[in-house]
Amino acid sequence: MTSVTMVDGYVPVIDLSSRNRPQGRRALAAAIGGACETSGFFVIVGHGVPTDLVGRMHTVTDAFFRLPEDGKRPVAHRPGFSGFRTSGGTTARSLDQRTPPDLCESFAVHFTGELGDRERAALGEHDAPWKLANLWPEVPAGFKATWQEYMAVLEELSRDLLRLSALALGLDERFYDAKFDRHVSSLVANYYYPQVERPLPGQLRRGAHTDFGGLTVLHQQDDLGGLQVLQGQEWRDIRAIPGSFVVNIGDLMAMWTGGRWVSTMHRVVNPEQGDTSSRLSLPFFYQPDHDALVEPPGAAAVVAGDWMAAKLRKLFAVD
Ligand SMILES: O=C(O)CCC(=O)C(=O)O
Ligand SMILES: [Fe+2]
Repeated sequence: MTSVTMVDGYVPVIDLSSRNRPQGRRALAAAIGGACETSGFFVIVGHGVPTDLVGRMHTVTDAFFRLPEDGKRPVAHRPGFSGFRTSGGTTARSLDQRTPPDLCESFAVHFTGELGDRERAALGEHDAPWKLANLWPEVPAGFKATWQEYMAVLEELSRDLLRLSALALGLDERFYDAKFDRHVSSLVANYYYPQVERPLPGQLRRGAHTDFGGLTVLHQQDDLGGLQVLQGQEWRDIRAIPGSFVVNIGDLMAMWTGGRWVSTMHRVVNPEQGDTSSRLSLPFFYQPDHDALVEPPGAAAVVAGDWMAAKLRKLFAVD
């Protein structure tokens, strides 16, 4: 058997470089299945995403967040549009908890955000983020082209990760293809700005939450820790291995497997007091078609868009 798991454990490191060989795919599916039954988290290397593209993504995105406030205002989130937010609210809100806002700015675009107004309006009856139009900053130059190049590469990688997931679950390898052929995925940048003031009690860079959708493929800035995943009662660091991505499944995917796979709580903790470094992370949220029917074994079917919209309403609820 081809060896694909480089580091075993709660969050294993899996080398995807054999993903184009049949024997390699079977071994990879087994490794992914094992991780998703245990923590729902794994780290990937050997994924084929060009290092240079990831570097350019970080450069343009970091430059955007470092603009003065009025430089970011033209793309500020407003009715009908996604874009820049000074705080994504409190992630913990999605769990019905009330804590101070996350110490984070964000910028988001959706795959569907490039469609025409009428096509977007037809994406279900919900007031949901995939119905918003994208806004793109003009500064720094090359921002939109770089993001679009990255989105296309991450889309291909995520599709393949779901094919390996289907194999792991004993399904036809293409089972999820038809459920994601008009996917409503988003690419988000989280900018955890320098902490010059002491956070309030209970205030984190990103509060504890589970991701709600299909699959998350996250790039975190090298060498800067902060991301933690819950194991039992203990928070475990997920260190940023250079050149790696962190992959985890969301609640919808866990439900889809009838609970065989798990969606696990994670958070981003504050740096030590006096450490004023910023941190950038780029989660790609791979989400099914808004009208995909999710039929968990032994449970009632749900429409993916209904389910995701309900969760998002909580996340962005205003007091
Ligand atoms: O910044 C990170 O490392 C994690 C962010 C996260 O969990 C999210 O955006 O859902
Ligand atoms: Fe998350």
